[in-house]
Amino acid sequence: MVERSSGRQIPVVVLAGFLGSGKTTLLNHLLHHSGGSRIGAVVNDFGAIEIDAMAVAGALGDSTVSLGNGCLCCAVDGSELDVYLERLARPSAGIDVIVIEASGLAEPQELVRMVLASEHPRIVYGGLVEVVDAAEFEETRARHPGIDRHLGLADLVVVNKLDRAANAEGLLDVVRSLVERAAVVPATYGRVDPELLFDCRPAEERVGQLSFDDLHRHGPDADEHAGHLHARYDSLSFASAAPLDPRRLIRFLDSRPEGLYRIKGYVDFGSYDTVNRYAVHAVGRFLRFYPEPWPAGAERLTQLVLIGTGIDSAALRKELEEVCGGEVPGASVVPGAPHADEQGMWGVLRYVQEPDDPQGQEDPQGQEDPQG
Ligand SMILES: Nc1nc2c(ncn2[C@@H]2O[C@H](COP(=O)(O)OP(=O)(O)OP(=O)(O)O)[C@@H](O)[C@H]2O)c(=O)[nH]1
Repeated sequence: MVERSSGRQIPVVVLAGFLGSGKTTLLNHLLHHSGGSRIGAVVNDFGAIEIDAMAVAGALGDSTVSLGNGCLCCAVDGSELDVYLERLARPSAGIDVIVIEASGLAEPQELVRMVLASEHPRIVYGGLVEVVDAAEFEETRARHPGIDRHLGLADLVVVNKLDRAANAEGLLDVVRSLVERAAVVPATYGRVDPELLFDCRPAEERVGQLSFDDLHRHGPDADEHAGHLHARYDSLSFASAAPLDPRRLIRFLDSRPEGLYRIKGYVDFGSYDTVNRYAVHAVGRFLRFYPEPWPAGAERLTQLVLIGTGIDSAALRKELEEVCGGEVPGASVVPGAPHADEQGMWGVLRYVQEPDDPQGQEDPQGQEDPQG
């Protein structure tokens, strides 16, 4: 494990992987199992509302920085990243390792190049980790053959969501055939040994492994922005102070268009549940809600990011506006009082994991409808 010392260099690990593969889940796992190492995180969200940053900020306090709205690989130039890395690398921050969570549409080689180009004396490139969604991998690959190239660059490939994979061994073999030098590690809910990411090999050795030449060799056409994955995707950010109506939201989600691959964020159901907000995740046809108590003092807002290809953003926004339940924002409601429409939440609750299931073992085969 990395030892803290103000004189030593800080490895910067790039954590990449397609939309919804489990990068934030893995980062949160690392934060909670870092064995005393202090992790700084740079989170790059694709949408204008920084859902990923919100999901890790609680665990990190001031050692997370967020680079929202657009892929770091193009929208933010290297010097901006440098400023953030410098902030996290200052000795007073006491950080041992920095993890950059790339957006699900980033080109990993661009991020690696930016880290390698950093002239900060305390920063050293610490490797590329690619997260693969075992349940969606074959389909994603078919749509985006460039994913194979990303795996070819990786130092570590985490094949995540094995609980949802129909043929885990077969899939691991396919992934192994695609990587060049990486270790391939199966995982559920991103639960990997942090030692695999920090300091498994001396930092200098890692830099030597992935040279600028390598990056160019693997690049599709390094300057071709149009060739980047994210050039084909649109994102829509939606925020509402008016609570959402659960039945209408489920209707909206059930009829979501094919190209709308990823939805994430937090939903306020107003007087239907005054205690909890509902984190929502859709990845392909997979859908889950995760109720969690509203953080103290948090503004009661619904904040969603929708990412897809060939989506009609204006039409989706209009549909979402119609999902708002007509409740007056902030109207006083009796906490814990039953809602007049007691069955209203049933549709949502079908997509909530059972509370007594240990996280990571309970996903009912990742079905679109978890209860049949
Ligand atoms: N069944 C199952 N679900 C998982 C696993 N890992 C993550 N998830 C779920 O997959 C969804 C997406 O996970 P995230 O960690 O947000 O994925 P991400 O790669 O950060 O997503 P983007 O930033 O949008 O690209 C969430 O609902 C997670 O709870 C797993 O191993 N098994």
